[in-house]
Amino acid sequence: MVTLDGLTVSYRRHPALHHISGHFAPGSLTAVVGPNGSGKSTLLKSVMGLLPFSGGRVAVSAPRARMAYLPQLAEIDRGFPIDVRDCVLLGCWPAEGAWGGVRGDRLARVDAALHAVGLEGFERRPIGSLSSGQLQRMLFARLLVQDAELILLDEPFNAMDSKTTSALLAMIRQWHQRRRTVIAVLHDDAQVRQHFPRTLLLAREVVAWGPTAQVMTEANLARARRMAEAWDEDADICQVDQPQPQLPLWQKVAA
Ligand SMILES: Nc1ncnc2c1ncn2[C@@H]1O[C@H](COP(=O)(O)OP(=O)(O)OP(=O)(O)O)[C@@H](O)[C@H]1O
Repeated sequence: MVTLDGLTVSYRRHPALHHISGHFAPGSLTAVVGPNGSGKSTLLKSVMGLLPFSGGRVAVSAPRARMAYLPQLAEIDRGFPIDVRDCVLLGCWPAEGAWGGVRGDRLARVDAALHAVGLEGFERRPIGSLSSGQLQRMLFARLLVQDAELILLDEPFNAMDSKTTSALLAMIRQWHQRRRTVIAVLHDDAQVRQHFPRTLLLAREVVAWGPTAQVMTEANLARARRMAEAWDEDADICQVDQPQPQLPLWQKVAA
């Protein structure tokens, strides 16, 4: 579904991700973990094609319209004047286009999704009036409507209470059962061990990537911490080892 081949991404030529290679298989459910600043959000943004690479490439076998990305809540503009129903309706756009009109079947899908996340009665509420947990539920409803093949989630349970977390975890399980590919950035080791069969442990480079039990060992976690602590933000600017050919920012492989 997603193949990373020597992916290197830098901010002002300091690498946030360094020579990342590996594969997220179709239908896999993977947690991306690592210390603060280890490149997890940068990885998701790179897969979505939101950042230029300084080396390597990302190949995605899903069409752009079948990819969904949930950024961290802090990156969402809650002041945007839109109500809950219209915001969830936006989930229809990637696949069906903006000019398809608001048909009854689309509204029925939106209402079903709001029901699934426990937000009936919130349809006409401005998104700025929602609590963080309600906003996250609404964003999951939008993902439900979008019905993407590849779903990227950046800290989806951050600041959520246990009831909301359980509800959202159940939705992720359903996506996994339906063979969607899910990649989620997480900080809760216990949650990762319990719910995510595969894990990518990052410290700007790959520390370990594979079945969760083999990746989340004390030795690997300690190594990731050491690598993060040893990182020098003022180190010399990175030269990507091999000169890279000019590669497209976004490269798709036929589905
Ligand atoms: N827009 C930016 N400009 C400059 N540096 C950035 C930018 N975004 C991220 N970085 C740096 O890149 C590194 C990786 O950041 P990233 O947000 O990907 O890490 P993360 O693992 O998601 O962190 P966290 O767990 O704290 O959310 C950090 O050192 C960060 O300061």
